[in-house]
Amino acid sequence: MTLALELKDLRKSFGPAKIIQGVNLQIEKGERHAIIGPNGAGKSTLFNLISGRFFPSSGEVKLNGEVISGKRPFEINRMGLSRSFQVSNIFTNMTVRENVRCGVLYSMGYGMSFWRNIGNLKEVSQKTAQILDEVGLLDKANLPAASLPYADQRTLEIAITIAGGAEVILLDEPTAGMSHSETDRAVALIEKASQGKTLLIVEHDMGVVFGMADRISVLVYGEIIATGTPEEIRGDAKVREAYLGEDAQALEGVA
Ligand SMILES: Nc1ncnc2c1ncn2[C@@H]1O[C@H](COP(=O)(O)OP(=O)(O)OP(=O)(O)O)[C@@H](O)[C@H]1O
Repeated sequence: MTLALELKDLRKSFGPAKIIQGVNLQIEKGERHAIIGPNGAGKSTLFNLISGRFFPSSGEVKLNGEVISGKRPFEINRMGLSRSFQVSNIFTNMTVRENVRCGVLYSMGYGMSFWRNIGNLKEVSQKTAQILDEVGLLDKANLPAASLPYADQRTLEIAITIAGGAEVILLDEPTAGMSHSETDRAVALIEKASQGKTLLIVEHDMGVVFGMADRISVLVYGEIIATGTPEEIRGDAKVREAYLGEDAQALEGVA
């Protein structure tokens, strides 16, 4: 088994508040893994620990076998992990094309030095156009990103995350605030774009989670109470208990 990500006894406290309390998780290369859990369970904090935004209080995170905990977000990104945010992280004053182009340039090692190696720009333009086409934003490429409707801005955020070329992708609530049809489009995009890559996704929409994930982990009060296939998770008594109420119905409702 080749592991893309490994979390070992990961812990994070803010003052006296223990938010992540000893998380162990192994995610295989190419796996689509979803993290679910009630509000405030620590899902975003876990993402922040993996992507380097927060340093763990103890424990470690490994990316492709190498310890990344303690490294800065840009270093972790260079090592092949890219994440999207709950709140869109796009450059609103640039066009849609320029936004994706930034991700492509970054993935090709140009950083923000757009003026260097002009000879390779054709490759950059082609790759940018290919991604825009894949995500269905080619016809909006020249519009300012700020002018896009909300769902398209979220799609652009996903496109930029993918454009970075990382093999391990973390998506934080990619369909939040979307209608049914927008969610369906976003899921199709994520499935297409994450082919052959490792995907870790935090998502509240149980239809999305149970339809897309190979395995699911359930985080409650900073602890993983269950990890398994969608079938195993649906039948797990502890999970059903943690999801009493509305979300339990959602668990039942998913095919
Ligand atoms: N920087 C911080 N300082 C102090 N407390 C924090 C900080 N970040 C998060 N927390 C607390 O950690 C807990 C978990 O928050 P987190 O956002 O990780 O949960 P979540 O599972 O992502 O929730 P949601 O599903 O609502 O997005 C919350 O009680 C939150 O107030």
